[in-house]
Amino acid sequence: MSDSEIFDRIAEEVYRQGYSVLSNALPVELCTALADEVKSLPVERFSRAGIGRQDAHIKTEAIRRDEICWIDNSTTAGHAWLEWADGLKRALNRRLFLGLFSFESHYAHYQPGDFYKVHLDAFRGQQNRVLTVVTYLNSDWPAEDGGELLIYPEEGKIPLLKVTPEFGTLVVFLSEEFPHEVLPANADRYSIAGWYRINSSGNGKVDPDA
Ligand SMILES: O=C(O)CCC(=O)C(=O)O
Ligand SMILES: [Fe+2]
Repeated sequence: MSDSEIFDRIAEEVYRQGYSVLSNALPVELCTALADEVKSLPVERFSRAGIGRQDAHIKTEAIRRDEICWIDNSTTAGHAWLEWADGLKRALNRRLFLGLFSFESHYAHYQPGDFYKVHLDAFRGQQNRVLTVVTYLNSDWPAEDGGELLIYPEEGKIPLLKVTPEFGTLVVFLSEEFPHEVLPANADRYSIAGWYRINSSGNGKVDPDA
């Protein structure tokens, strides 16, 4: 499938059900470049991820254990990824009128034993993160390595979906609507998590991306 066919399919599924999961969605060369980059970054580029501004370190540790590194345009792989994400944004805005404005994303590394307990990526009314995008950079991920992403309905304890963090798989969902979690990984698990935001300037604050 071409990028534009992939973008169309994601738009159609997000419109119909609020989420989309596609294997081999990311072009192989792009996914390979990102996988090479994330594995070659020096460890000091990664930092323990947080869960919102004022949360105590101890509480964060109980909720998530991954380490992250924000992606920017300064590397070839980062630039290519941001271009691809921009193409997806334009397609989604054209078809769904979501008004997506800016995009932020980071690499994440889950070491064996790391997890991310059930959470939402955005809270209603805050109008910040609208759409979550996750992609995986692990070639050959056997079932025994765990680390699956579980996506739950807005209310309810039975997952709608269980996603294996396999190379090239892309997951997109409405950030405010789907609680989700990452089960403990039994091997090094590399991914990218990103969020499209709407322009939240107004209410006296200047949006940094405006
Ligand atoms: O890596 C994943 O499968 C999901 C990560 C996630 O939920 C997040 O970073 O907010
Ligand atoms: Fe999340």
